[in-house]
Amino acid sequence: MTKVSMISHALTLPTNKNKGRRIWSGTIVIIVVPTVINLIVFVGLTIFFARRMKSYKEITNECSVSDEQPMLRFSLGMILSATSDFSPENKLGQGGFGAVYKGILANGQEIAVKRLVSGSGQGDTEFRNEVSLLTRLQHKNVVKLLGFCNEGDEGILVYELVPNSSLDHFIFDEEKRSLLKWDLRCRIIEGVARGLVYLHEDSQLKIIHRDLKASNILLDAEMNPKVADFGTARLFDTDESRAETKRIAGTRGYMAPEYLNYGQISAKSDVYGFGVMLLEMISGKRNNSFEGEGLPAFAWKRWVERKPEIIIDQYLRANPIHEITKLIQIGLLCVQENPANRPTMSAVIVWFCSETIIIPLPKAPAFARTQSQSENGTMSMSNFSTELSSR
Ligand SMILES: Nc1ncnc2c1ncn2[C@@H]1O[C@H](COP(=O)(O)OP(=O)(O)OP(=O)(O)O)[C@@H](O)[C@H]1O
Repeated sequence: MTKVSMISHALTLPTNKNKGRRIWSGTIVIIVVPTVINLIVFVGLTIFFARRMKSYKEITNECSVSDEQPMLRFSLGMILSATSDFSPENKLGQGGFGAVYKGILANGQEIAVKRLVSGSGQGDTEFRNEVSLLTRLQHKNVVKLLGFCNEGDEGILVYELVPNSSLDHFIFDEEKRSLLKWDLRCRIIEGVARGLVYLHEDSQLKIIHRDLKASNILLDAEMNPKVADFGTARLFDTDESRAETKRIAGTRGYMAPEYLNYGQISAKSDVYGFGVMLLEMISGKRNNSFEGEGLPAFAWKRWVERKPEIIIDQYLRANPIHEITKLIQIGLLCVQENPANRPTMSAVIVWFCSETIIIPLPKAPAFARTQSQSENGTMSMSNFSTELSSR
């Protein structure tokens, strides 16, 4: 054996000492190294996710998901910073339950913040009711609720910002109304109807709005309507179509007679409010500008006299009269006195969209008929009187 081969042999031949070292190094390789690597990976991932969570919180401006419900709770600090401390310049409007402010979150998202006044009558339960209802709703014609804040004495609802304000700012404004061409008015009316079909029939919850009116219809950048303000919305069971309510909430003039007089609420009371709004869209006039009788009664009289053109807004007169008359007819069907005679909102959509379907003739609306009159309005117009004069 050469010297070289002897050395190499000595290197390859395991001695007892070498054997022990190899077992140890094997153990280190098999057990310790992976454990250390796992530890490093674990610590690395923990740091990574902790950082991600922190930056997520920063992005969402410290919004946190409530334990009870899947909704976002906004801190008062971020509401103040979004609205520049509820600065008057950011005020969008004032409703019965409080002022609404425009705001911008740190991530650039525009919001509308409804700051509820204490003593508005909207207690804790109602507040949570509105929030929990709305956060579940998702429809292009329904305003999206993003979250809420109930820190300290504050009760705040945070909505998506709908940039073109509400329908009343257009339809009751002499100049802006001229911008609402016939096609656009039809699109708005149809969108509102679709939003209501969703609320009444298609959402997981069945919701009656209870305060439908032009100021509760918001318009987005493309003038698509979104039904807003569910402060008075309540859940109702499928078989509870005529639930008695403990508290009347709504706006006089848009409230169905059975709701106003007996507190009876149903989807048909929203249909009534929709009918009033539809007639306002055609006449360009507020319901309460018809002294003593209200728009439904006024429109009904003109309908029975076969002079529907008197109802029509001057800016619409160049449009096909049969199309406008059809919508007046639908409006009058919606404001009929007997809720059972009023259509559902899905029937309204069918009538809107069909050119051939035969639409029934309306019967007298609420507040337009004296006892001596027949429901179908066949008697002399001179007998019309007003039962509700304060609208
Ligand atoms: N999400 C929103 N985006 C943009 N503007 C809004 C939004 N919500 C409300 N507004 C504006 O704030 C105004 C006040 O709204 P609010 O719903 O509080 O009251 P209202 O409907 O006018 O009256 P009421 O409380 O009697 O129903 C609206 O007319 C509208 O112009």
